[in-house]
Amino acid sequence: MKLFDVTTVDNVLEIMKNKFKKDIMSEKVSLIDSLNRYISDDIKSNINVPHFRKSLVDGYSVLFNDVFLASESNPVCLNKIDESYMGKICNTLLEEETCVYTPTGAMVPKNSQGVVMIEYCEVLNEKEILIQNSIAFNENIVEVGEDIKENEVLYEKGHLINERDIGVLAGSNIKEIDVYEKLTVGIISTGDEILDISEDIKEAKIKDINAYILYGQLKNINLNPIIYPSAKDNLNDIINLIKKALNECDIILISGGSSVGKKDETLKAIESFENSEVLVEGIAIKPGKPTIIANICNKLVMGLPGHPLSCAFVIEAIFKQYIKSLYNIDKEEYTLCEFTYNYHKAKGREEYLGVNIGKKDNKLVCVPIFSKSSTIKQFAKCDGYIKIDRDLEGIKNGDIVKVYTF
Ligand SMILES: Nc1nc2c(c(=O)[nH]1)N[C@H]1C(S)=C(S)[C@@H](COP(=O)(O)OP(=O)(O)OC[C@H]3O[C@@H](n4cnc5c(N)ncnc54)[C@H](O)[C@@H]3O)O[C@H]1N2
Ligand code: MOO
Repeated sequence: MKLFDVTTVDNVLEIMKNKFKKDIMSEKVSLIDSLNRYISDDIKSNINVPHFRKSLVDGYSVLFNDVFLASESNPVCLNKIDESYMGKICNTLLEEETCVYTPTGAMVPKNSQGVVMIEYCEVLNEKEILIQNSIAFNENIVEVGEDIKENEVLYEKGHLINERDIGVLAGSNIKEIDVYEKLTVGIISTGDEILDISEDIKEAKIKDINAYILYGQLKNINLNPIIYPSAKDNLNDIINLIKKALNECDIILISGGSSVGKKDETLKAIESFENSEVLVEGIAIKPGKPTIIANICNKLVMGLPGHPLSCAFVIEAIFKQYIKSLYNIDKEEYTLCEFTYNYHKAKGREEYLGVNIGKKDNKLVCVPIFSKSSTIKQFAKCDGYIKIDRDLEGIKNGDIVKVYTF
C-alpha cells in the first residue's frame, strides 16, 4: 500500500520558488484592463483631486465674517453677485456682504470662506438672499488636493488593483497602468464521474466544481486561466490533455486523481513524460494532503486533490503564495481577530479553517465554519480562513488569530 511521504508547506514553497523561478515582464494596459492585475511599478497621481476648490452642497458661497452671527431670528441679507456653473471656472471674488450661488461640485470663488446650504437661505429677489444660519470657517468646501495630492503615491508596486482602485485611478487622470504580464494556467479536471458545464446530471456523475472555482481564483490574481474539457480516469486521455496544455500554458493544474485510489492516474500521467520530475507527493496540510508538485519540460504541474474544499485551499494557501513570490510580493495581508472557539487539532499538519468575522464588545471576532472537504457551499460563505501551525495542537477561545480574507 502506498503512503504519502508528506512535505511541509515551507519546504514545498521553497521547492516551487527555486524550481520555477520566472522573470515576469511588465506590460501597459488601459485603466479598465488593470482590474485584478498586480502593478509592476508605483503609481502616483498626476493631479490634485479636486484640482479646484469646490462646493460640497447646493448653496451660497460667502465670507465668514458676513454670516458667522446669522440665525433664523437674526438673518443677514447678502447681495448675490454671480452664479457658479458646473464645470466652469468661477473668476468672481466675494466682497463684503455679497454671495455667489454655488451648486454641488461647482467651483467656489477663490476667496470663499464657506457655503451656506440653500435650505438656510431665502431668496428675496434676483439680487438679495437672506442667510438664516451661520457656518464654520470653510464649511462645505472641498479644498484643492483634499482627496488626493498631486504626485502622491497611490499604490505601491505589487498592489493588486481592485474595483475601488480603478475609480481612484480614473479620478487621478491615470489612463494606462504598468502591470505584470499574465501567466497562462491550464485547468484540467479528471474523473469518470465529472460532467462538463453543458452536460446534465446522470447516473452517479457530478458537475465539475473545481474547474470553475480554480478559474475564479486564478482570474483574481493576474493569471489567464484556460479550462480544458475534463478527462476521464484514463491515462491516455490525461496524457493527451497535459501535452496540449504544455503547448499552450505556463503552468498546469490537474484536479482529481492525486490520491491513492486505483483509478488515480495523475501521477502515472505525469511520470509518463520523459522530461518529468515529481518533486512533492503529499503536503503536510489539512485539507489538501494529496497534492502533487511536478516539473514537466520546466513547467510547474500541480496535481490537486479532487475534493473541492481541499482543491480550493491548496490554491489559496500554497499556489497563491508561489505566484506572489514571482511578483516579489512578500507582504502578508490579514485581519487580526479574536477566535471564539476551543479547537483541537492533531500535530503534524498545517491546518486551514474557514471563518466568519463578526463584532463582539467592539472587538473583531471570528468563528470557524466547519465543513467536509467534499462540500463547498459553506466555504463560499466564509469571510476568510485561518492557518493553524503544524506544531500546534489547536487554538483556544480568546486567542488572537490572523484571518486571511477572501
Ligand atoms: N484511502 C484513502 N482515500 C482517500 C485519501 C487517503 O489518504 N486514503 N485521501 C482523501 C483526501 S484527503 C482527498 S482530498 C481525496 C483526494 O482525492 P483525489 O485527488 O484522488 O480525487 P478523486 O478521488 O478523483 O476525487 C475525490 C472527490 O472529489 C470529487 N471531485 C473530483 N474532481 C472534482 C471536480 N472537478 N469537481 C467537483 N468534485 C470533484 C470526486 O467526485 C470525489 O468525490 O481523496 C480522499 N480519499
Ligand atoms: O486533505 Mo483531503 O485534501 O482533506 O480532503
